[in-house]
Amino acid sequence: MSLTDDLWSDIESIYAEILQHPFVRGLTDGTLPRPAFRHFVEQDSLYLRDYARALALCGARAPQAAALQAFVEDAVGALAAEQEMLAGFGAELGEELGQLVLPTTRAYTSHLLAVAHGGSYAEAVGAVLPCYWIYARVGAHLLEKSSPDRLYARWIAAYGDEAFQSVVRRVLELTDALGAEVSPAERARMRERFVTSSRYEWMFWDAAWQGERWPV
Ligand SMILES: Cc1ncc(CO)c(N)n1
Repeated sequence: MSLTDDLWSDIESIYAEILQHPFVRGLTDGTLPRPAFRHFVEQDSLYLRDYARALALCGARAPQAAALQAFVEDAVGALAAEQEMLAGFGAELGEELGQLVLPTTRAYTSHLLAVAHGGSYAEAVGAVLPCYWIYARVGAHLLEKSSPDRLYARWIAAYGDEAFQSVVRRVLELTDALGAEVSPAERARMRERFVTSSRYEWMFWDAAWQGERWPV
C-alpha cells in the first residue's frame, strides 16, 4: 500500500465522524447557526497564521527544491486564506472578530508547530497533511450539495474548487515519494502525527459548534 493509502485508512472513522458532525451537516442544509460559523471563522483566521508558519518550516526543511517550493507556496496560500477569512467572511459577520486563541486552536497549532520544529521532516509532513487532505475531501463532498446559505456556499466553494484540489494532489504525491524512502519506524511516527492532527480537525469543528471558551 502507498503511504497515503495507509494514512487514509488510519483516519477513515475520524473522517466519517467529521461528515456526520452537526457543524458540517449544518453548512450544507443551511441550519448552522451564525454564531457557530462566526466562532469558526474567528478561530480559523488565528489558526491559519500558525499553520502558515508550520508549512514554511516544512518548506525550509524539505530536502528537495520541488517540496521547498510547494510548501512555501502553500504557506503564502494559507496567509491569503487568513486574509480572506478576515476580509471576506469577517466583514459579513458584523462586529470585529475576536483575537483570543481558544483551547482547541491553541492545542492544534501547538501540535503542528511542535512537530514542525522538533520532529523530523517526514513527521512534519505527516502532521500538516490532514489540514490539506481533510479540507479537500470535505470541500469536494459538500460541493455536491452546496448550501442555500450564500455565506456557507462561498466557504464550500473555496475548499471544493479545483485550485485547492490540485494543491492537495501535489502534496499527496510528495508524501508518497517520501513514503518510498522512510524507515518503518519513521513511517509509524508519520502515521501517529497524521492521526493526531486529524483528531484535532474534528475537534476544531466541534469547538465552534459548542462555542468553546477557556473555563477560567
Ligand atoms: C482547522 C483548519 N484545518 C485546515 C484548513 C485548510 O487548510 C483550515 N482552513 N482550517
